[in-house]
Amino acid sequence: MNIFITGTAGFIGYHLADLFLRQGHTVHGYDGITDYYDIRLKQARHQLLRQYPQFTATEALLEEDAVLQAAIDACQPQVIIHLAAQAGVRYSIDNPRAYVDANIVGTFNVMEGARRHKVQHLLMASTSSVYGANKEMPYAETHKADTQISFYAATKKANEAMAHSYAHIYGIATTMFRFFTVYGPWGRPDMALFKFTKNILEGKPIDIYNHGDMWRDFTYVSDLVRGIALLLNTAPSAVNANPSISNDSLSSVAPWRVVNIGNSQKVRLLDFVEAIEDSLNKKAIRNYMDMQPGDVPATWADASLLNKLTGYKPKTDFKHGVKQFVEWYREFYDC
Ligand SMILES: Nc1nc2c(ncn2[C@@H]2O[C@H](COP(=O)(O)OP(=O)(O)O[C@H]3O[C@H](CO)[C@@H](O)[C@H](O)[C@@H]3O)[C@@H](O)[C@H]2O)c(=O)[nH]1
Repeated sequence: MNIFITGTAGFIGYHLADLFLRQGHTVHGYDGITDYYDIRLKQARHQLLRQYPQFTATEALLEEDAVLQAAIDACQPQVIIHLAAQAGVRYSIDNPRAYVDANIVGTFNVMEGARRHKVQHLLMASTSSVYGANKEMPYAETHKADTQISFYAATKKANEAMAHSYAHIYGIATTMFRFFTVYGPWGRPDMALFKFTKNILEGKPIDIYNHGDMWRDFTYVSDLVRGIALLLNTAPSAVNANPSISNDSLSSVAPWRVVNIGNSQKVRLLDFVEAIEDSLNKKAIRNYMDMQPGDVPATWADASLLNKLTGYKPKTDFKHGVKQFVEWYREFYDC
């Protein structure tokens, strides 16, 4: 299958492209290699993917519509998976425009490419952050998600709505994923695991928000991409083909659904920090801080819809996943 993936130099896109290439698919990657974090990491990921003969890439921004459309035309994809985005909850507080450019304009451009090519399935990343101020846990796709508390989350919720309208008007089968704090080898430097590992190794303090009273459904990246690969073959149709799934988020008027991909396990931030310390065999200097604006105190996925649709359940224990990350980090940075 010809698969067009945006964000292949990014953390999740790299792992997903690698999985599809190993499965024998042809992948065209599209990535703007933005300097939101160290571009050497992004270049290194793309370099690894380039070792596969069935991988080609275009390095340009989503906002460069003519370049994007030409890349999609050349690929002739049956499927488009849109993962490129301006990510990060905290950065959106001071840089909201970056989110409008990449996540709103950029996503619109990708949707236009999907429309022109009448792709069989369009799959796009949203985030567990759209659950915002929701209190009811675990978060289920059928819960209302109307109270985003960061602009980042608001742009992702907007993407879900944009995609729903395109699915309805143009009949594009669309799956939106809500990811839950994805971590693992090749992870993002703006995320807690990366920052904590780096600082502990360098003997610098780590900032622990809300005095550590934070909970996250940490999802191991290999589990996540496995879930995506299975959903690839589970395109929603306008008619509910499987009404026995009681908690399906399938739209009543469009071939569109949203699916949580999470580990379904709530982990306390302090236990996560301890797992990093154990893997490094070194204690952290802890700087306890107040709650940060835009941050949610907890996330926890009800991932039963993913399981009903694909038979799959993410299962990697965070202690094992953290160890894998630490091993990768020490090798990559030679420390
Ligand atoms: N980044 C960061 N996080 C910290 C720090 N100190 C504590 N944390 C806490 O560590 C936890 C994990 O933070 P992140 O790894 O940054 O992940 P996140 O806030 O859950 O957001 C990630 O997951 C979302 C999906 O659930 C993504 O949408 C988002 O882009 C990001 O990848 C959160 O409770 C966060 O408040 C710090 O110095 N930096």
